[in-house]
Amino acid sequence: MVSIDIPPHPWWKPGLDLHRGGDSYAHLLSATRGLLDAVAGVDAPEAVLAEVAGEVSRIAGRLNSYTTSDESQIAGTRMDLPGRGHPLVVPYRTTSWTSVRMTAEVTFTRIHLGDGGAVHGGVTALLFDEVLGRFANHGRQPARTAFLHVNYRRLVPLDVDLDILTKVDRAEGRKLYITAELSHDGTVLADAEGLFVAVSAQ
Ligand SMILES: CCCCCCCCCCCCCCCC(=O)SCCNC(=O)CCNC(=O)[C@H](O)C(C)(C)COP(=O)(O)OP(=O)(O)OC[C@H]1O[C@@H](n2cnc3c(N)ncnc32)[C@H](O)[C@@H]1OP(=O)(O)O
Repeated sequence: MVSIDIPPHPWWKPGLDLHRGGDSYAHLLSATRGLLDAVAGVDAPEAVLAEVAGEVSRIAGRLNSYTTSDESQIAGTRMDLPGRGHPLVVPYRTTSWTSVRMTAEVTFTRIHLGDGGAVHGGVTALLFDEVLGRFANHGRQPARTAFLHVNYRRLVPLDVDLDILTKVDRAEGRKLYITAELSHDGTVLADAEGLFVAVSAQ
């Protein structure tokens, strides 16, 4: 159960049903992430790859007939699902949230592998931009990332539950400085500082 003391509905989609797609979308997302992991790790005979490619293309074509505008797509708006329910976003799970502090958990999988058995550095940066940006945009004015500084302290492992701690460091007018740490068993693997500048709602 997520402990939350700010309005759970983000400013940018007032009135939007945040559970569109129901459990079926959650299953589709989970299956899609599973497919990406499978593709990232595969070494199969060409005939098998060709057959699967045909099946995946057929499935994509079926979904493409339901493509909608970015205003009404489900991806990115399912706050109840890991990674806001977006297939590109790293599937972190928020565990607590106040106006100044947010905690979350994340488990990287095969699709996130860079080299040497560790998570790709760009994926770590994506996670930080997402987590800091989401935190910066909920219960506050809309804000965009002006800069994101990431320190890679240790290799980040796959298939291990990791902790994320995000905090507001300071606010200066429209500028909000937010920090985050990614850790395992109390050891910081990477940390980040981001500047988010408040802008007018579009
Ligand atoms: C609209 C919101 C969408 C959100 C959607 C819904 C969110 C739902 C959850 C989403 C979770 C994922 C969220 C991901 C968040 C992104 O990834 S956002 C995408 C990546 N970022 C961008 O594309 C931003 C592109 N840049 C810009 O739009 C503009 O440069 C900015 C950042 C808004 C600033 O422009 P501006 O408003 O004209 O500000 P400006 O007057 O130039 O500067 C204001 C102050 O900031 C300082 N500043 C500006 N840039 C910098 C910098 N790089 N370094 C240092 N200081 C700087 C200035 O020096 C100035 O300081 P003061 O003089 O006031 O002391």
